[in-house]
Amino acid sequence: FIVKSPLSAIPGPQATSWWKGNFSQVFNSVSGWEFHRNLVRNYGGIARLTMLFGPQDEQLYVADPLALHHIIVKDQYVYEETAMFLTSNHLYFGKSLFSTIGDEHRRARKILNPVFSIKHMRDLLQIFYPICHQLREILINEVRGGNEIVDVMKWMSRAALEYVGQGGLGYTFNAFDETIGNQYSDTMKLLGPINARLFLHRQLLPYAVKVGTPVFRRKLLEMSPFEIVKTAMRVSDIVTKCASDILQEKIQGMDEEDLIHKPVGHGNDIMSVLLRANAEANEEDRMPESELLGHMGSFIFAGHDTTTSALCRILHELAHHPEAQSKLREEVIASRKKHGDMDYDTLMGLPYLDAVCRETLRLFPPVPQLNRTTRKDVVLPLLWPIKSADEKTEIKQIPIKSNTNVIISVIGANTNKRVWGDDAEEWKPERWMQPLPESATKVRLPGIYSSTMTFLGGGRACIGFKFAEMEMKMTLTILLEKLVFEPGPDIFWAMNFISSPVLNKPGDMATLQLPLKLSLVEE
Ligand code: HEM
Repeated sequence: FIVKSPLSAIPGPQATSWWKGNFSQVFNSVSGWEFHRNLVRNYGGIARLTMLFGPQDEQLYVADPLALHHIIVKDQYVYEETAMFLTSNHLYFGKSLFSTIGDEHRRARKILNPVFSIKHMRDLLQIFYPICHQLREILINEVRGGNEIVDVMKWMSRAALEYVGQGGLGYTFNAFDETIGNQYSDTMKLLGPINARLFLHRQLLPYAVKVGTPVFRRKLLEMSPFEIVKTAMRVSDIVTKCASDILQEKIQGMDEEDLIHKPVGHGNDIMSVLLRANAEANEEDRMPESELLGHMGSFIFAGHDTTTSALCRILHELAHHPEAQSKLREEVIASRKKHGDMDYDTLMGLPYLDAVCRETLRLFPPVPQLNRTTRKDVVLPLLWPIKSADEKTEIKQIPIKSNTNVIISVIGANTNKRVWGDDAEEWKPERWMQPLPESATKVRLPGIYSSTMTFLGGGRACIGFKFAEMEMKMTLTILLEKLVFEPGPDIFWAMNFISSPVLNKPGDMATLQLPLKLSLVEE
């Protein structure tokens, strides 16, 4: 059932397994970083990989800027999300941005894009500030209570959940209160690890969902001998039920006579704005309740671990670069002395804060790679031509068959020396305080954020990137004003679908932690 693709002319690394090809190297959470870096170092912008079932499943690994432009912008409806991605997200959340393609996806973005506009981000500021002040109080109390080493990830994760809960849904998970459990957030946390454990099984999902009726499939799953499959099913049930309860509460909170004008709660969270926009939308664009539920689940899923990972990375880098941390603190303190809690434009206008965020998100993108499948035959042009595997011909464009998988190398594009210069693999916020090298301005990667691929680009670019940027910048200003971060015990960054810090041994997902040494800023 996998179409053979004629990519053999494209050079690529040797497969390490006859049936898994390069699969275990590409998705290895420990050695993956080096494998990906070497792909770009050794093959430039494009390489051929063999994946499941060996040479039959050839895939393209892409970091070439023109090729990326074609994949995510020009021919984005040819290079769509993989069937596995769409099907598993549909099973978890129902209809959402993560489970639709083509016109259906475009129609949803038409309503959702304005909901994430800068105007609404400004309104979110008032919801966000109390959250990061509460976070700071907790961390200060940890230090005052004698805890020198604090698991920063635990608290960043809780804060990220509150930002996306309160800012996204107008709902609190009470994430800072360790005595209160929350079934929704506890269950959502299981999704990432379950997906990782079911990675191989999920390849078969698109075929499995075509077997029999939904009732029959459900019975089959219930009878599965694998506990992880039953857990996935339970997770899906709970996510749907919890999202439905929250939505019902919101809708009941609205004056049912006047859906358009009456705000829900503050009325500023993304879901309230969406409910109003949906009520105002043309009938053919309007989303049914089931779809609103799908979007709710996917916002939480997409906005929680990603920003947790980004915030942890920034604090980790700052802990290891004390001079950069002091410079940033000086900028923050000067601005907070003048403005107190900054408004949106002041916050976005802090130059060194902006440089630190850009540089960390460039060098350490929380989502290091993404997958796509071609929906018809297509030709992929290259900015940087390559030599064929037999070195006889120069290849400027690659004919690709329908149903070929393509890996978008976010990490490869973001750290390519040909774009960013010889110091591309170093963390240097200063690069953003001066003009970028000519190579970077000339080439311009097609990403929406700082010409990097971190939040992707085109019609499926991250819809929440302004939300995430504001959340990160605000958290950093509030924390750095009062707290100093220094390195703690060694950790390892696991290259999962979303990269995460691991304490004990690489690959041990049970100890996701970022222990840092915290102290108070001397007045
Ligand atoms: C640092 C934080 C974040 C990073 C690095 C990030 C990155 C990304 C990337 C790479 C994609 C493309 C996925 C794909 O094409 O398969 C994406 C999509 C998406 N993101 Fe984010 N994201 C972040 C934060 C957020 C937040 C805070 C939200 C919501 C509040 C969010 C909501 C979404 C949604 C709904 C999509 C699907 C868009 C679509 O398919 O049209 N993200 N994000």
